[in-house]
Amino acid sequence: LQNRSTGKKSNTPKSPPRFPLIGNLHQLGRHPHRSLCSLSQRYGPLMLLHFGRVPVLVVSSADAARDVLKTHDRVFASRPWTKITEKLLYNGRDVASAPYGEYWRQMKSVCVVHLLSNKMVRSFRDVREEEISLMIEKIRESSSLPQLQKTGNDFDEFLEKVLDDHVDGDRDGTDFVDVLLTIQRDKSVGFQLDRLSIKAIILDVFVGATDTSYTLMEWVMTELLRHRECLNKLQEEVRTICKGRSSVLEEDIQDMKYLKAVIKETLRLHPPLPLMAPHESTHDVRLREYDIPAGTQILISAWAIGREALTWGLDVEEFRPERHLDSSVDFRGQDFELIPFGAGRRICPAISFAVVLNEVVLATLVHQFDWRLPVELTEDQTNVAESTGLAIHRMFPLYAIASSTT
Ligand code: HEM
Repeated sequence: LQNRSTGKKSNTPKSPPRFPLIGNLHQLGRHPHRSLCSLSQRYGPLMLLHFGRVPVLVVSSADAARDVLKTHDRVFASRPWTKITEKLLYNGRDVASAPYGEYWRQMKSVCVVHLLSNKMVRSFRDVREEEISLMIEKIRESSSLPQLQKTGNDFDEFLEKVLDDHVDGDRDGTDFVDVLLTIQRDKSVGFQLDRLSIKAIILDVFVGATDTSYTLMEWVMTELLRHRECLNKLQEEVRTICKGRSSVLEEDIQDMKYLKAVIKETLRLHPPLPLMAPHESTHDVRLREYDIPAGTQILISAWAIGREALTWGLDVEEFRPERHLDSSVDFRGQDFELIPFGAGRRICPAISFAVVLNEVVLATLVHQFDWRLPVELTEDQTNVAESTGLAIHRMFPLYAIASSTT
């Protein structure tokens, strides 16, 4: 590789040997976050791979992530263009896959200011409470055979119907779609928000909110059922704070220190998006001593960073929520040791929304029910094999028995 402006030989990060045409693709295996973490132990926290002909920079330490997402954030803030962006994500009209630039900035501000600000998160409390009580009813009804299911949909048809229902329907209350339609009608953001952009944002919210939160809850419950002492401690905290009441209130949560630690520890060990979403560099840049050309894809491994022994100690693989009780390290993008939501310009705009939702759901689940594994599966409880894909679920769904305490 030659530096285009100086003509000198470029200094690139270390790379594992690669094949012609496929590059390093054969080294990804079924679980790329694991394979890349092992490779990075050999080739370093900034490692250059090739997926076919595309150069891919893999970032596997908190320090290197800080260099990418803070020092050079602007250069690395774009997204690669893929067939998925084109065919499924309305040609990059959603926030998550839009290339860095004015359109992305406008859409992200709609999310941050109008949909997911602290004020909006608070205002959706009624919707959350209603959904949580529906969930509890469902678990209660099916407590003899609990099962988590996922459904597939023809998204565009579905989103068209959602929009029509919101335009024509006679509904109570305000939700995300109403907020977007109001912005469209009032032109209150200073630019035109068309139907396609609205559908693209709803799609982001829908995918962003369901898959990640469901994954997080599944891993939290898995770890708690594998570590009964943590489940007991959590249940004691929640039941003491909500003493005498049949439900958990959102204001109870701020006193639930152990609950927060349990969620943090799960996000450390099982970030729902272990390699986040790929970034792409828009300019040539010097990153540490390396020359990184424009058009390089960047994979930042929240998974490897959560397992750095230098930060987390020798028991990195252990689920131990207590490690967070006296620590100020948080996941809001300031501490690069824990970045399950990313950091910098592309950070997840829904951290507050996701955290409140998951905290209340978890507190309610352990407040209302006692949990155990079915006898025949008790032996199998250590089977925490992971699925493949961008979001990493359990390969085998979690079956757990809930017994109501009320
Ligand atoms: C536990 C829950 C969640 C986790 C762990 C999570 C994690 C992430 C991560 C790692 C990214 C990519 C950051 C980057 O590329 O640097 C991201 C982006 C994003 N997330 Fe989340 N997320 C969660 C929940 C949500 C929810 C509930 C929503 C919507 C309501 C949402 C909407 C988005 C959007 C729109 C982006 C794209 C931001 C951009 O490209 O500028 N996420 N999220």
